[in-house]
Amino acid sequence: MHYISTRGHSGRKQFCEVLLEGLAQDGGLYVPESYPRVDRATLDAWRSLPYLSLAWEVLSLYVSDIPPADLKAICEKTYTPAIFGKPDIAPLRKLERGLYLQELSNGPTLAFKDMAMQLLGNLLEYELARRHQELNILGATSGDTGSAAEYAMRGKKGLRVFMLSPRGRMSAFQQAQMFSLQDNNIHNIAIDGVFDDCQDIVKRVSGDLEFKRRYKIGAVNSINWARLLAQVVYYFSGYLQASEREPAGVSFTVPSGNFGNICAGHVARMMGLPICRLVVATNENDVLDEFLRTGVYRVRSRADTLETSSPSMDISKASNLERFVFDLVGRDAARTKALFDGQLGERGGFDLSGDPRFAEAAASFGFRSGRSSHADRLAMIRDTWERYHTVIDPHTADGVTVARAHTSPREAMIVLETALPIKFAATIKEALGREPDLPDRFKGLEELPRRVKVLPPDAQAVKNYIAEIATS
Ligand SMILES: Cc1ncc(COP(=O)(O)O)c(C=O)c1O
Ligand SMILES: N[C@@H](CCOP(=O)(O)O)C(=O)O
Repeated sequence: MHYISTRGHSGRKQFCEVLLEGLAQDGGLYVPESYPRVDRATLDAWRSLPYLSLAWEVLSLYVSDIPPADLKAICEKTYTPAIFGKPDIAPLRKLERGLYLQELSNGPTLAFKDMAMQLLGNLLEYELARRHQELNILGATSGDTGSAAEYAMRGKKGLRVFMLSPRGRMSAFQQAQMFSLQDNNIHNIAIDGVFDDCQDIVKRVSGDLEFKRRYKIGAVNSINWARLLAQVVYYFSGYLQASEREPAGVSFTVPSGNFGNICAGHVARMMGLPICRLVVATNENDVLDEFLRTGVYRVRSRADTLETSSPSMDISKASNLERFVFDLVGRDAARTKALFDGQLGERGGFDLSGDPRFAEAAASFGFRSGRSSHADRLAMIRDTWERYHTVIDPHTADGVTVARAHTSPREAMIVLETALPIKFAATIKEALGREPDLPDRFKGLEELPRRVKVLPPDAQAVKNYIAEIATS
């Protein structure tokens, strides 16, 4: 399998090159040259597989430059009950007939990011050792990617992490989780701005090819294809579990910000996984909902990016939309470049409403969307507790709110659970009048000493800091 850039100018790459490179050299995102198809018989054969074997099967379709036995060993090391807290790794929890949560947040940092980041840590360690190389990972987080990456990479040989986060905009627990890490290879940088500023800096630094080469800059955000690929696996797992119980059809609702999680669902569907609908759930920062309803992609400014009670989704410029739009416009790299490099930069967005392909998008790609507000979120946390004795986090609550508007008696709807409620205790208290129980291993976390550097929203300041640490 080879990979190409959505903007058409980065050649044909192998999986491990893409893993280390992150953002493509032309500023685009890597995608497979074509999506491998999985037929019905293969799907049926995968039904009885444990998660790690399912992961190996899916990854093997995309990774041709790691020997199969090594890839299997990496999957075995990653997807263990000890790391993911449950024997079946990503189980479904039934709320009521036709409505399920897929548990993805039982890993080390209590968010779905662990599902991919634990694999990425092991893949990177393997590949860097094979090449006798080092990598400086530069990432952006609105709260969960950062801690998942840092917990997956801490202490790993050949890896350093520089993680940018929007200063003061993450929950108290998320800040404590990241900033209390004292490992020498972990560097937290709080940026005076919003998540989109952090992500722009990552792209700008990675776009300086001389700096990238000199300081060996890599990525672990979902701009890195390997992240998305690892996330594709749990759509297969969720589908296989649900279709056994409800054979008529399976849809997914996905709380969305950077469009990474739902984009993995899109990839699974393009591979032939018979997903009926992929429902995007946003919070008040509803750029994606607006785009999917109208075809108009209108990025919000820093001042118009709202601070909400589902803060990990406070994103206005969704990286992975580029991968979907590339498919939507018939894999036309020149057009994708004109939209994301040209119009997005010049006019702050683009309009596909007049494109016949957009009109067919819902039918062709299965996308639907909706938005949720603070009031909806609180009401849904309360409702889910009262009906099912289950406490859900605010992002998952956005998912359930939107899912309820899209359920159909003929289909099972799976809502992806993207974090555990303890990460957002203040909102849970507002909804239920009490904070969720704190697992023993996190007691005292918020009182630990912290290590974080504050910088302005300026790519040069970040480059200077990386250079200073990397050469010290
Ligand atoms: C808890 C939580 N829910 C939802 C999302 C949105 O996912 P994505 O950015 O992949 O769309 C994020 C951030 O990625 C998150 O941390
Ligand atoms: N919500 C994310 C933002 C980054 O998304 P990613 O999927 O590109 O890593 C976060 O929690 O950091």
